[in-house]
Amino acid sequence: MTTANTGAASNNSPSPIEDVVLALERLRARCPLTHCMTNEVVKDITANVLLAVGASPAMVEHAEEAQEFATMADALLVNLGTLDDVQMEAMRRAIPAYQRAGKPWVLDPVAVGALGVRTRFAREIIAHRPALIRGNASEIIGLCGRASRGRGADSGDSAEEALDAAGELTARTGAVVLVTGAVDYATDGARVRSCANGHALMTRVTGVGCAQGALAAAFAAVCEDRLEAALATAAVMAVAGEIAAARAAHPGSFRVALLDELSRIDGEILRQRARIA
Ligand SMILES: Nc1ncnc2c1ncn2[C@@H]1O[C@H](COP(=O)(O)OP(=O)(O)OP(=O)(O)O)[C@@H](O)[C@H]1O
Ligand SMILES: Cc1ncsc1CCO
Ligand SMILES: [Mg+2]
Repeated sequence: MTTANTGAASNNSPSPIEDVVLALERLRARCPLTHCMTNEVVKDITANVLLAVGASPAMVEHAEEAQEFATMADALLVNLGTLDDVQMEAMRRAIPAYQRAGKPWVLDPVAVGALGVRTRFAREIIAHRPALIRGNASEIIGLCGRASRGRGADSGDSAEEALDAAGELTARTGAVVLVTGAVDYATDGARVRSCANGHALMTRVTGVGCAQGALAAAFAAVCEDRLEAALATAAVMAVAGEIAAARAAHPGSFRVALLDELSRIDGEILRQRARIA
C-alpha cells in the first residue's frame, strides 16, 4: 500500500489503485467547490453527482460573475453541449481568470468534430491550457482534427485511434486526456492508465459522461498529478455504475441507484472492484 499522501506528481506510482483511493479521500476531506459551465440538459445530474461523491457544485453563468467566481471556486468545468453566443462570451472570460488564479479547468468537448461553431471554439480555448480534457472516442478524435466515423459510443471509432489522438492533444495542450467508453483510458503523453469497469446502462441515462467531466474538475482540484485525477474520475464513476446496474436494470431506477452508489463508494469497494491497469 502507498503510504505517502502528498498529492504531488508521482511518475511511477507503484499502486494506481491506492492513488485512486487517496484521491477520493482527499476529495471528501476538501469538498472542492466546482464551477460548472455546462449544458442545459445535464445540470441537475451534474450537481447531484458532485454532491453524491462529496464535492460542492455551483452553476455560475453570467459572464461577469463567471470571471469573478474564479477567485472563489477550486476548479472549472467547460462543457460545450448546448453552446450559444452568451455562454461562449462567459467562457472566454472565465477560463483566463482560472488560469490567472492557478486553478484547473477541464474541457468536455461535447459533439466537437461534428459541428462547426463548437469545434472552432474548442480549438480556440484549448490554447488556455486545460488541466484535463474528457470526452468519448469520437469527440477526442474530432478535437484533434482527425476524421471521426460517427457519434458517441456507437460510432465505430476505436479506443486505439482515440488514444493516439489523445497523445497528440496532450503534446499540443499539456492536458491529461480521459477517453471514456467501454474501457476508459487516461494519458499524460508519457503514461497510459485504463479502467475496465462500467455498464452499458450508463449510456442510457443522459449526462453520465457530462457529469463525469465535472467530477474530473473536482478531482483536478485535489490532485496535482492530473493523470491520477483522471484515473480516479474514471474508476469512481465506472465502479459505482457497475454496482448500480446490478440492482437497477432500467434507466430511471439506474439513475437513482448510480447517485446512491457514488455516495457509498469507498476505498474498500474500489480495491475489490476496480479493474485498472
Ligand atoms: N459500453 C460501455 N460499457 C461500460 N461502461 C461504459 C460503456 N460506455 C460508456 N461507459 C461508461 O459510461 C461513462 C460515460 O462515458 P460515455 O463515453 O458514455 O460519455 P459521453 O458519451 O460523453 O456521455 P454523455 O454525453 O451522455 O454525457 C463512463 O464512466 C464510461 O466508462
Ligand atoms: C442530449 C444533449 N444534447 C446536447 S448536450 C446533451 C447531453 C448529453 O451530452
Ligand atoms: Mg459527452
